Amino acid sequence: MKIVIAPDSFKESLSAMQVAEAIEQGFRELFPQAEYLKLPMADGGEGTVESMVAATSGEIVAVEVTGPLGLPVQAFFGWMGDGETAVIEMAAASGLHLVPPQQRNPLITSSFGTGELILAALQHGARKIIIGIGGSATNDGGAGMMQALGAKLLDAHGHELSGGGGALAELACADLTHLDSRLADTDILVACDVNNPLCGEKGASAVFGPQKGATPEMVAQLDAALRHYGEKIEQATGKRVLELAGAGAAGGMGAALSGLLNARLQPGIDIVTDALKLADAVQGADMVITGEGRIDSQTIHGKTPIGVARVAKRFDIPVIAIAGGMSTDYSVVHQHGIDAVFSVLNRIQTLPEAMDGAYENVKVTARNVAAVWKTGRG
Ligand SMILES: O=C(O)[C@H](O)CO
Repeated sequence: MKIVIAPDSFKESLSAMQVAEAIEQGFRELFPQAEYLKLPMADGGEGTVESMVAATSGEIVAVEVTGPLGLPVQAFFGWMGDGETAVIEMAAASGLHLVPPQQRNPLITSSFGTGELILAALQHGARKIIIGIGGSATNDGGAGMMQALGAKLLDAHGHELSGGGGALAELACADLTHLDSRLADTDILVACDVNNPLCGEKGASAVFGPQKGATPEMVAQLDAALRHYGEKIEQATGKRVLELAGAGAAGGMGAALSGLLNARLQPGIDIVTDALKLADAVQGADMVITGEGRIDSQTIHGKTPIGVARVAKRFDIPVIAIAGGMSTDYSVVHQHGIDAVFSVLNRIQTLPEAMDGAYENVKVTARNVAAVWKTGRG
């Protein structure tokens, strides 16, 4: 029997590899002789660099950059085994985890540090950059990143915009003449963790602004500012970003990468499943187990479990998802290839208790999935 285990991380508690190990341990209690193939996955957000570097025997390069609040943070990029591709996770420089909950304010947080990571990758000799966007603390449309790369974003008085999503409302002119010239010869592929548009009720501010600290009033302000910014990008470049799927990923960073840097946006999970050759790995498997910290109606928008299920279903393989938690609207995932979902929470627990016990909870849940599977096989 062959089991492929391809989960995402459980954010803030277990890495994707730890989740995969816990699942394997639980399954092994019932099926000690089975073949287990562990493929830690990611969807363009946190964990993407780790997965891609591991898949190609590359290395991690440490870089100090400017964090979302303007303070220095220790970040990194991945240098892939092909010797010409850098993998960047914007969350390493501009991630939500870098801002304490009481200081989260997307009106002022900036993606400048992500631009500094791109500069560091260019300096390292990158000819191709894969940038995973998601898990961000920012809603600045990637304006900070553009400023780090040399763009001049000016208000009506010719003054450089200050950082943050609020300032985008003042943008009068985007001058790209001083952009780092190496960008013109660099292929940029963007792994989006979601395919949301820039603005509107499914846009960056409305859907992801609240988790970054936006109040309902701030969401409205940020949404209007991003719309203005998107219009300016369209006027300046002739590229359409307002209706583009994925432009709203990472607080609108997708819009800047596509509209201003000519990058190609792709669902992050597709880039990772391609790089890790998931389709080859699942062939001949009896079951694929995936998972994520939370499974809900958002999961179908490009998250890891759905990307994994899509590949497995090409070969008609059963797909089980193990989730840190699930919401009442989760069942839509069944229409996208996930046959059954199991929550690891087996009793009422506080959040810290659930996080502390996550490894054991995943293992116990996997053991029970294996037991049901064994009963079904007779
Ligand atoms: O960073 C964010 O805004 C979310 O992860 C969606 O991309």
